[in-house]
Amino acid sequence: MTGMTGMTGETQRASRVSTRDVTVSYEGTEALHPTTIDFAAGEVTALIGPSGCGKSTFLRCLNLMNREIPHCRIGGRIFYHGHDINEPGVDLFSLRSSIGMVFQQPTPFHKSIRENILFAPKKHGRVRDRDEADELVETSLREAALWDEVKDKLGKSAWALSGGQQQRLCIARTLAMRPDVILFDEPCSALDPLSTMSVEETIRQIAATGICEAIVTHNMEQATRVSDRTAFFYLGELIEVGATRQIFSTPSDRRLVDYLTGRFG
Ligand SMILES: Nc1ncnc2c1ncn2[C@@H]1O[C@H](COP(=O)(O)OP(=O)(O)OP(=O)(O)O)[C@@H](O)[C@H]1O
Repeated sequence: MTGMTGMTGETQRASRVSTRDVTVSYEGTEALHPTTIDFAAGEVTALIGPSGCGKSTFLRCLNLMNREIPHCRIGGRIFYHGHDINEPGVDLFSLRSSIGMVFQQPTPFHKSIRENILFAPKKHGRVRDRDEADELVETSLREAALWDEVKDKLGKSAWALSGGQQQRLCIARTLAMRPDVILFDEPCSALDPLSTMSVEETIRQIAATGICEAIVTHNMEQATRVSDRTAFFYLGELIEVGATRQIFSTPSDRRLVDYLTGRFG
């Protein structure tokens, strides 16, 4: 990747993504205070905390999505494979194919299921012929646990799928770019419980392949079901991070205890 500063140091080498004192300001007001955290391969990290605490703001830093927002400034260092991506000259097109993102509302294109999967790989020149395209479509849909449901209607509109299927299609579309990090911003908040369950299972299966994942969620049960690690944010500050089991069974910080016991939400 172009224009990235190399970084030595054990933690950065072991982590797929690391942040060091990352801050985000909107129009000069700091919404995210210095945040330092590591994300490892094959792990799911849940980002939790009350509304407006900066979870999505932080998540969007990890593939520099905030750069699209006018008057938004990202400070600090964000290491991806040990290279600082938070500097000018980084190729965002290429970065976002390696660090994919899945949003709250399923956002399939108004195209067929097959074309949804192939859209970005074609744009990046990664599909050479029909056989490669067929294989990529099948593999991506299988990895997102959607193949069996759609294999006989790949030419049909993605908009004809259920909400849960659309979200898994969006995950498949992301996987088609062969990312090694996927960011999920409340991916189940628009889904019913059964669809939620299948998306959660998909997230776990993806982690088992070695992909590093981070998920913003308001749903505490979801955090305990899908994540290995949990990070708690409050008023723009990362308060506590640790193994999910430990965070939910023996939280240290009083604000986290109050949040988990429903004193505020
Ligand atoms: N585009 C923006 N312009 C200005 N301020 C913003 C913008 N996006 C977020 N903020 C502010 O940054 C702070 C953190 O917001 P953010 O959406 O990251 O929180 P959150 O924890 O994800 O909230 P929620 O759970 O409600 O989605 C809030 O004060 C919010 O108003």
